Amino acid sequence: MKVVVNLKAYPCDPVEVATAARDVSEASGVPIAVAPQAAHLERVAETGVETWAQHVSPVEHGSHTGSTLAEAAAEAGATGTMLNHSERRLKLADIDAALSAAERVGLETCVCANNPDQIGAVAGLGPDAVAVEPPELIGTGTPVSKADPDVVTDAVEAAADADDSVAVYCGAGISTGEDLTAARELGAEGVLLASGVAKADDPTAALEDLIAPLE
Ligand SMILES: O=C(CO)COP(=O)(O)O
Repeated sequence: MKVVVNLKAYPCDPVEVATAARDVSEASGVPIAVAPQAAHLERVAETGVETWAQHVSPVEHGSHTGSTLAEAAAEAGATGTMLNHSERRLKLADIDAALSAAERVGLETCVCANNPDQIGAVAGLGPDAVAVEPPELIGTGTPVSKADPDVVTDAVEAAADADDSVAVYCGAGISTGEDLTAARELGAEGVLLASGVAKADDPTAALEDLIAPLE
C-alpha cells in the first residue's frame, strides 16, 4: 500500500511532517509520499522523503503567470504529482494536458476524482494511479473505506475497465490502520490522507498508527 500525505494549505510545519514520514517510511518499508504547498517542495524534498506536488499546471514554459510548472516542481525535488484534487478541480482537457506536463519531466501521476464514473474517465487518460475521494467525506474523519465501501469497489472496477494497469487509491477521512486495512480489502492499492496527519499533534505517531497493519 502506498500512502500519500496531502498537506493542503494546513498550518503545519511541512519539514516536521516530511521528516516524520521519511523516518516512518524508512523504518517500515511502506512507501510514504508528502505533498506540500508548491513553495515548500524544495524544503520537503531536502529531507529525503518522497515528495509530490499537489498540482501541476497544464502548461509549458511561457506566459502563464501563477502557474506551477511541472519543470519547476521536478527541479525543486518532486517526483510525483496529484492532479484534479476535489479542492483543485480541472476540466478533462486540462487533466490530459497536466498529465502530459508531468510525463514530460517524469513525475509519477495520481489523478483524483469524486466518484467511480469520473474515475473511469480519468483512468482512460493513462495516469499511473487514480484516487477516488468523495468530497462530502473529506476532512470529516469518517473513512470512505467504511462509510461508503461501494465507492471504492466501483472505482476499482471502473478503472480496470478503462485501463487495468492504473493503480487505484482512495481517500477521505482515512486516519487509522483499521481504515487503511479496510481500503486494502476493497481493492485499493494506496490511500491519500490529509487532516489525520497534517492536524495531528504528533505526526510520527499518526503515521505509525496508520501503517501498523502493514508491518
Ligand atoms: O483530501 C484528502 C486527501 O487528498 C483527504 O483529506 P482528509 O484525510 O482530511 O479527509
